[in-house]
Amino acid sequence: MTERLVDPAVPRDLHAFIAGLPKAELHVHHVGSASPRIVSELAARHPDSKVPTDPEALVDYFQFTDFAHFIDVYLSVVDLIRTPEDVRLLTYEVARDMARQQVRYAELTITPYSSTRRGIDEGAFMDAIEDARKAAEAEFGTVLRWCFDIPGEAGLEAAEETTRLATDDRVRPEGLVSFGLGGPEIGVGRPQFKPYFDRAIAAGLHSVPHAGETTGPQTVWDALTELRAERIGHGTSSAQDPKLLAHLAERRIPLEVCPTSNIATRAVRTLDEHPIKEFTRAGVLVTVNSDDPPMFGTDLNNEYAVAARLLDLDERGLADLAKNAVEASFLDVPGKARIRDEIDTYTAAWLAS
Ligand SMILES: O=C(O)c1cccc(C(=O)CC[C@H]2O[C@@H](n3cnc4c(=O)[nH]cnc43)[C@H](O)[C@@H]2O)c1
Ligand SMILES: [Zn+2]
Repeated sequence: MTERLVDPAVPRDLHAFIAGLPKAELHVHHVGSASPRIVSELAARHPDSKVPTDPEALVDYFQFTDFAHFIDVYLSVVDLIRTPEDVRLLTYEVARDMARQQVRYAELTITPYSSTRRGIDEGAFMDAIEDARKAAEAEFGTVLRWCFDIPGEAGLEAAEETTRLATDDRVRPEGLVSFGLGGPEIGVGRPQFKPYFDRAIAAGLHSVPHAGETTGPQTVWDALTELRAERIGHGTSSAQDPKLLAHLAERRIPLEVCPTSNIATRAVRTLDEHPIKEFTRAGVLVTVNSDDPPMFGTDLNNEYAVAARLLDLDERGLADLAKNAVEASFLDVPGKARIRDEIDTYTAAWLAS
C-alpha cells in the first residue's frame, strides 16, 4: 500500500490488519486494473495514443469530470491493448497486484467485445486470458474467474457478440462463471438485454449486471426482474427505495459496493454521503470492491479501510466483510470454506498477538 492510500482516520494497525487479511474481490474490471507501469509501457509502445507515457502524468489523466468522461478515458486505455500478448501481460500483472494484497479469489470483469472488435482474434484472446489465469494460480495462489460483460452503450450487436463468446462451447473459456452489463446506464435500459441474459443463464452463467450506479432504483428493479440478477454491480441508488432495500436483504442479493469509484466518477459527491451504511442498516449483504483501482487511485485494501471508517469496523467487522465477499462469490463450497477458514485463522492469530 502506498502512503497516499493511508487514511489518517483509520488506525495504522487496522491498515496493517487489512493488508494481511485474505480477501476475495467480486467487482473489478480487467482493463481498469492496469497499473500505471503497464499503461505507460503500452502507451510507449503505441505513440499514436493520447494516453500519457509518464506514470506521474497518468494521475492527472485519471481525474474525471463525470461518468461519461471516465468512459472516454477508459476506452483510450482499451485502445492500447492490441495483441494477445498485451492481453496476457495485462491479465498476469493484474493477478500479481491482487496477490500482493492477499486476494485469494477474484471475479474479473472482461469485455471481450472491445478486444475482438479492435481486431484481436477471439481464440487467441481466450488463450491469453486462460494462460494468465493458470500461471497466476500456480505462481501466486490467486484464483481468477471471469465475468464477460456487455458494453451496453455499444448496442445489441455488442450484446449478441458477447453472448456468442460466452456461450459457444468452442470459444468460451474454462474460467468463465458469470455474465454482466457495464458502461453508461443513462439511455441504456436494462430490459432490452433480457434475451441475451436468458441465453447466458441457460448456458450456466450467473447474472451480475451493473445497475443503479448512475441511474435510479428502477434500474436495479429491472436488473432483478428482467436480467435475473444474482448480485448487483454498485446498486448505489437502491438507498432511495426502502422496498428495494428490503427486497435485497430478504433475498440475500449482494451489492458490489465500490465507494472510491463512486466518488471518482462523481456518481456520489463525497465518501461521507455514500449510502453504504444505509445498506448494512437495512440488512443487505454488502461486499466492498475496487472497480478500476489505478484509475481511481485506490486498491482493494484501501476500499476496506474506507469501509472500516464509514461502517466503524474493527478487526472482527473487517473479517466479516471479507467473509461477505466469499459468501457472495461463485466459488464452490470447498473453495468458500477454505478462504473462510483462512480469514478466521488469520484474525484469531492477529487478535491473540
Ligand atoms: O469497446 C467499444 O468499442 C465500446 C463502444 C461503445 C461503448 C463502450 C463502453 O461503454 C465500454 C464501457 C466499459 O466500461 C467498463 N467499466 C469499467 N468500470 C465501470 C464502471 O464503474 N461502471 C460501468 N462500466 C465500467 C465496462 O466493463 C465496459 O467495458 C465500448
Ligand atoms: Zn464496474
